[in-house]
Amino acid sequence: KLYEDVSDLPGLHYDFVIAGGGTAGNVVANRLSENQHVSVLVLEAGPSNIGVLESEVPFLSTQMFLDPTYSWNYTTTPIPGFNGRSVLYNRAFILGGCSAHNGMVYTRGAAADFDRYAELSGDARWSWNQLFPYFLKAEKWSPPADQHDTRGQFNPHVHGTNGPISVSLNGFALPFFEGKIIQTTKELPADFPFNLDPNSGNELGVSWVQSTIGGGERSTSATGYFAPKFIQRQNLHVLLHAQVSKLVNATQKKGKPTFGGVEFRYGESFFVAHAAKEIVLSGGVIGSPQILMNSGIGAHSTLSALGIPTILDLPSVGQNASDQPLLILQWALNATSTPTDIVTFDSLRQNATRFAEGLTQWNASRTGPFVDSGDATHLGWARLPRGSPAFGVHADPAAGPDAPHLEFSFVPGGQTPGNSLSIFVVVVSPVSRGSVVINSSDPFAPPLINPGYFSNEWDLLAMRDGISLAERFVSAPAWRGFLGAMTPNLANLSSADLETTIRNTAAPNLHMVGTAGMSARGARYGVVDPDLQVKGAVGLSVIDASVVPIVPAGHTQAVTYAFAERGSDLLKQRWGL
Ligand SMILES: Cc1cc2nc3c(=O)[nH]c(=O)nc-3n(C[C@H](O)[C@H](O)[C@H](O)COP(=O)(O)OP(=O)(O)OC[C@H]3O[C@@H](n4cnc5c(N)ncnc54)[C@H](O)[C@@H]3O)c2cc1C
Repeated sequence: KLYEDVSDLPGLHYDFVIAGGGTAGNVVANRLSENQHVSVLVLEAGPSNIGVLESEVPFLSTQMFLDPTYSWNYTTTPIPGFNGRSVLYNRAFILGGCSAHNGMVYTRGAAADFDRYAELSGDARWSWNQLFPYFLKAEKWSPPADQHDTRGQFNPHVHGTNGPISVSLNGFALPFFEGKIIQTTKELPADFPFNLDPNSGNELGVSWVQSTIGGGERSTSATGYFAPKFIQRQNLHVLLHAQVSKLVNATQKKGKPTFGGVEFRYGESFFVAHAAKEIVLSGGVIGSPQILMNSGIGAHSTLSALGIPTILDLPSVGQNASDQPLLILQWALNATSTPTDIVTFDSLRQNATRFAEGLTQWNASRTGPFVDSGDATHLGWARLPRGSPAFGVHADPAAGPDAPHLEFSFVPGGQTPGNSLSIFVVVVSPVSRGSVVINSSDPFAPPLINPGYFSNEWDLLAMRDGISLAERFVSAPAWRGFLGAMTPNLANLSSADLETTIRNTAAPNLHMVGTAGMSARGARYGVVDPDLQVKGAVGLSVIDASVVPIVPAGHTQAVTYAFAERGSDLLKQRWGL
């Protein structure tokens, strides 16, 4: 049941208390409460997702993630690799977490990413083959909103059909634009081969985009894992507007710290929720390390400087933040929309009447252009050229020889008047690392977020290669005669000026992981063991994107769902449920 008011909550004693009702937290709450003898409380700081139109309508996703009402409104520290710029670092403040405001792109990463997690953690159960069933468990492959023939656009054998999260291909056709992308794969097959399905473990090539959308609506951990048939469970309670400050009532069990309660603020008052079995932190890459540090779990030097007594000296808490830098390249498109072939989504975004018509159509029938995010129609994944200067400054950071270094999102639309093609170039296998560290004893003060972009030269050199590859893509005959001015205009820039442009215009890809990273049992670094329990503590787990040790060569929500599904099974096994 969903509770808006703490005074309606029947009590504060549960078997499991989950801090954060986001992408991962709701999975864990659902799976644990499958057993009716187990009681579960979720504490979510944000409001309900129900009736939030910006979240439901895929095309409004940009509005949604820029809406300060549903955001923690974090800003990074000045990032040296971004020429000292501080930038917005979005994290969702709503039930469903980032799954309720993200770009909905559904990618799993390369098989080698997971085999590397297995190696790092010393636990083969995190390998691609063994995690694969959990991707399927979370997923419900669904027809696109326009019911078009999807043969040749994905591989049904690598998708799940019974999970709570809908995944589908785009449901509004852009024949001109999509045709040119596919034509490019035929004209430049060496660099950009067509790949039937990038979620098979082999991402390389260009594929049709898959998104967490079903029936024309965004699918989230809240709409899926807390669908009416689940949220009505008597043993599942979700309290909204409840911000966790820290873990309290620390005692020792078998010589290790354990916590009797989770302190949270509701309005101006503080409460403590008690977990008889286990506390699970699912506050995400910023929230989870923050709660750990507030509770005295972190680097002793950081904690003591803030006057927080150290309960567990774990220097890796908040470190090892791994995220991808993004650069947007844009070209004007010399093509005009017809009533049956809209060239790009610009014609909707730049025309209030057509925009309103699109929303009306979505409201009436869940069809039309608003059923898609309005971002990529296709994604491309590539490796750097073998002779890239990047390999001169650092060993190949990709997880394996078939794992990509770069992602290209081919987006029908841009930021300037008229139709545009945008290519989002992303370095998906960065070497750079950053951190999320508290700098106040006030548990609600925003932490210092430093994603560390371009702190290693490799990432910058990779971005240069990415730009060259994007320029190669649009050099295909398919685009001849259709392309106008490029923004930013990189033509004839000196090497130094190109570097300045990259540093001045790159942005966060918002795929941070690793701030409560998993490592092998007994390792001298890391925050959680391969069973996702906090090292050196008893009765405390972290289950969310922060435990993923290195950012996968992909987007992170599918990985978060799979880790949360597997994490739920680990909890069930531990407690014999
Ligand atoms: C704008 C944006 C776009 C993105 N686009 C994509 C995309 O297209 N595809 C993709 O795969 N990935 C995308 N991502 C990344 C992906 O969504 C995240 O990696 C993933 O959803 C993280 O899940 P999580 O469970 O770790 O954290 P979250 O989903 O952030 O959940 C954390 C939850 O905990 C709550 N919380 C935090 N602190 C506290 C506290 N102290 N007390 C109580 N509650 C708390 C938060 O409000 C939130 O609900 C995007 C991310 C963003 C921000």
